[in-house]
Amino acid sequence: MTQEALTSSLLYLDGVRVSFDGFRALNGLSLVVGPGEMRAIIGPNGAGKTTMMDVITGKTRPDEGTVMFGGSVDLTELDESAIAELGIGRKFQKPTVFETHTVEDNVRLALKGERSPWSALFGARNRIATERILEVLEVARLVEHRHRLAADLSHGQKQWLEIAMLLAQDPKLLLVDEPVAGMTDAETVETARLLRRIAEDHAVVVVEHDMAFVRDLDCKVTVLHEGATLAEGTIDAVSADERVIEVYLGR
Ligand SMILES: Nc1ncnc2c1ncn2[C@@H]1O[C@H](COP(=O)(O)OP(=O)(O)OP(=O)(O)O)[C@@H](O)[C@H]1O
Repeated sequence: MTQEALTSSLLYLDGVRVSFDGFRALNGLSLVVGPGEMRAIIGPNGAGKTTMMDVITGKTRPDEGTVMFGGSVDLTELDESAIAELGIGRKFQKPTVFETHTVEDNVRLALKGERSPWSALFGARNRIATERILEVLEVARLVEHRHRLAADLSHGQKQWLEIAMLLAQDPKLLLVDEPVAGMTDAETVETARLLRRIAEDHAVVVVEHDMAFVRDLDCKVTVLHEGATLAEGTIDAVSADERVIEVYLGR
């Protein structure tokens, strides 16, 4: 890839290889995501999607390849907490909210995290923090649920709460792993709306198997297969690609 592709990128992976006991989970993966872009990542089981997220967040070190953030920060030299502090937030598949706390307090706890630029505002300027909490709950359509215990939310609402918690920290890049697994159709539609809204002012990378949902995200799609990019383009273009049909979509 070119120097220009690197300098204009928010996230830049090139030639990334990861092996587990001789098995190549990532085999020369290249991926470029621009600032503020939303990207969907699809591909069959074992294609390397989770491993890719692990490499970006510093959980897994690549054996080879380039992983850059903001055009100049080498993510392979940083640990997980340093990468989170740079503004890379990750939403795992299962919701991990604090069940015994209210919805509002969950977001408050996320704001209090070390990484949050808002943490310094606590105490003296609590009001600003409260405004910020309401703002992200508004985006997640959870304002009217803010006094409920997180334990009492539906599965979909818990997922949205966790996304709101990440959003509170205002990440530059949000990585979201299979957000609609286990959701109702209505919740799935609502999740696409939420992510499109977030992508108005954040870069978002979404790994997902649900093709109707991916279509609804209305963004560029990257298809992974055997640890590398197989195809990239609009949902219509990749859905019509013979190789994608062969390995993923089926005939
Ligand atoms: N820690 C590990 N040790 C050994 N093998 C691993 C490890 N992590 C992943 N793998 C293997 O690497 C391959 C890629 O896995 P990965 O989880 O990244 O795929 P995926 O695209 O996320 O799949 P899925 O859609 O099932 O989540 C798989 O064959 C998996 O078994």
